[in-house]
Formats: sequence, structure tokens, C-alpha cells
Amino acid sequence: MKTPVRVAVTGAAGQIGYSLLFRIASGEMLGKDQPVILQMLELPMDKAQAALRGVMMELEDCAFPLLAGMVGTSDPDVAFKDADIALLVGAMPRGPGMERKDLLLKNAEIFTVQGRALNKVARRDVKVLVVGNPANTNAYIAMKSAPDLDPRNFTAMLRLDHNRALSQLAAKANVAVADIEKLVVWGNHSPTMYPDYRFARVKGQSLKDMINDADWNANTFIPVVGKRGAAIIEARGLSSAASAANAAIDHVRDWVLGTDGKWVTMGVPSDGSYGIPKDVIYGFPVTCKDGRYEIVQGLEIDEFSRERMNRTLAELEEERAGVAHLL
Ligand SMILES: NC(=O)c1ccc[n+]([C@@H]2O[C@H](COP(=O)([O-])OP(=O)(O)OC[C@H]3O[C@@H](n4cnc5c(N)ncnc54)[C@H](O)[C@@H]3O)[C@@H](O)[C@H]2O)c1
Ligand SMILES: O=C(O)C[C@H](O)C(=O)O
Repeated sequence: MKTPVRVAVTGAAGQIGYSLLFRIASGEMLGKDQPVILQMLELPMDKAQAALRGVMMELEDCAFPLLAGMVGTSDPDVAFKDADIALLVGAMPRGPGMERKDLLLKNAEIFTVQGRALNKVARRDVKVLVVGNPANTNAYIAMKSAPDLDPRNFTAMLRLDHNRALSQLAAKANVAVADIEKLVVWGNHSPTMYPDYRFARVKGQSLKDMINDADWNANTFIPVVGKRGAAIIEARGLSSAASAANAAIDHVRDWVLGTDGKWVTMGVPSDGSYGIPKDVIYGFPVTCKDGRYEIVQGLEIDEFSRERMNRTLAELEEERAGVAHLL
């Protein structure tokens, strides 16, 4: 039996938490032979703690063979103690008519507090995924609040955007999602993101050549992927939850277990690649191996792409300036 992995999940009694925890406990994130200990954080209010107790009762009732232990708490120092993986989900979601960056000041403080707690009590190689919006800037805040941890430990979720883009492309080109490789979503998890299939291949063929429709790319594909979160809020009255949890599982599974050379999109602190200033948490194409990600290098950036990449960067710089006083 392997040593259990400690997985901290914040916002554990929320919508995403409810879709996420059961899949982690069943082995879908870290493998069917990997026991886990779930360390769940919720707000201290009675209602949130009661809801968390209910979720923990349900987890118990599943009798998951891989669930080696559970902790429910309102104290970040307890939730992140010795954590190997931390999924920072707990934050306010947006409602109809809002942009994710409208949440910035409401949610920012959560990530200073949690970044400091991670700095203090988590394992030095903890892998952090920020889901709570605006995810890139919240990940930046957490990273800057944890000066003793390697900045590479901090990532933001663009995998939902990547998965959304895959499905749109598969439908357009009438190919299987699983056959599409080398897709990228550059930048911010916001409508300025730039989903880019110029390098994508389907069974060795160029997907761009198969689609061959620049108008569809600029006027349908990019805006549909960029505004998909808002379309879901419009339709459901609530923001995406099951698909967000699914993307979080994909992100962490690939980071920990590797991508076997395949590209995935992760929001990671820039190392200066593609002219993106160092430390900005930006969606890049990465491959993962042995628990480490590497940004895919050497891709050609044409004028259209540079303009899109700069636009989403400008928004991230603006968000960063808006929280500078907290750091
Ligand atoms: N990056 C993405 O792709 C993506 C996708 C979907 C949703 N989101 C974001 O994820 C976040 C959570 O969404 P949700 O639908 O689960 O919301 P939700 O309101 O259903 O749940 C959030 C939970 O977090 C808890 N919480 C709030 N502050 C907390 C704190 N400081 N510590 C611990 N728990 C805290 C709340 O009590 C609540 O139970 C939102 O910010 C949403 O916008 C991001
Ligand atoms: O759109 C939102 O506010 C939720 C989430 O970020 C999403 O993309 O579905």
C-alpha cells in the first residue's frame, strides 16, 4: 500500500467541492492505487461548517477504499498542514452580468491568508492549483504570500478553457476530442484568453488546415470559448461546477502523473517565455513529467497571436496592479 497523499481542498462544501471530493476519494485524480487524506477547509460560519459535516458524512457513506482519512476545519493552518496538494477552490463565484475580475477585491484576501498558511505549514513541494476566480491573479497573490515556497508550486486553472476549446474544435472538424493534440490557451482565465489551434494536429494532420476558416476562428471560436463561463451562468443561474471539478482533476492528475509528451494548458508563473514578464501567471502550453511541468518552447507567434497574447497580458497586469497594495 502506498503512503497516503494529503490533499487540501478549500470551499469544500461549495458546488465545485461537491463534484470534486468524491472523485478524488475514488482515485480519479491520483490513481486507483493511491490512498488519499482529504483536508477540507470551509468558512467558520455555522451554516458552512454544518454543510461540510454533511459532505464528510456522505464521503464516509461511500466507503471509498482509498480514503485513508479526513479532516474538516475552518483553520487554514490545519487544512494545509503537510499538504502535498492544495486545491484552492473556496471563493465567491460571479453571478449574471459580472466579469471574473469584479471578484478580485472580494476574493483577494482569501489568497493572502491561504498563501501565508501554505508557506507556514504545507510540504515544501506542495502542488497548488487555484480555481477560485479570478484564478490567475489569485494564484499570483498566493504565490507572493508564500515567499519560502518555490513559485513553480503555484498554478491557476486554465484546463477548463482548454477542455472547452477541445470540444468546440472536435465538433467543428468532426473529429474525436481524444485525437486532438497540441492545443494552447494563452493568458488569463477571462474573456481575453486566446485559445490557439495553429499547432494542433489530428492523427498527424494540421487541424488548422482541416478547419481552414479564419473568420470562424476570430468571430466564433475564440469568443465562444472565452465567454463559455458566462453562457453557463446565464443558462444555469450558477457558475460551472462539474466541468470545473473535472478540469481540476485533469490538471492535477497530469501534473502529478505526467502527460507522456502531450501538451496541456496550465496557468503558471512566467519564466519570461514568449515575452511574458516573469512571474505573471499566464496560460502556457506545458508538458509534465516526474511531477514537474515544462513550458513548450519555440512556437512561432504571428502578428494576430501576438496581439491577442498582449491583450490578455495587459488585463493580467491591470489585475496585478489592482492588488499590489495587498502584497
Ligand atoms: N478557474 C475556473 O475555471 C473556475 C471554474 C468554475 C468556478 N470557478 C470559481 O471557483 C470558485 C468556487 O465556485 P463554486 O461554484 O464552488 O462556489 P460556491 O459558492 O458554491 O462554493 C464556494 C465555497 O467556498 C467557501 N469559502 C468561501 N471563502 C472561503 C474561505 N476563505 N475559506 C474556505 N472556504 C471558503 C464558501 O463557504 C462556499 O462553500 C468561484 O470563485 C468560481 O468563480 C473557477
Ligand atoms: O465563469 C465563471 O465565472 C466560472 C468559471 O470561471 C467558468 O469559466 O465557468
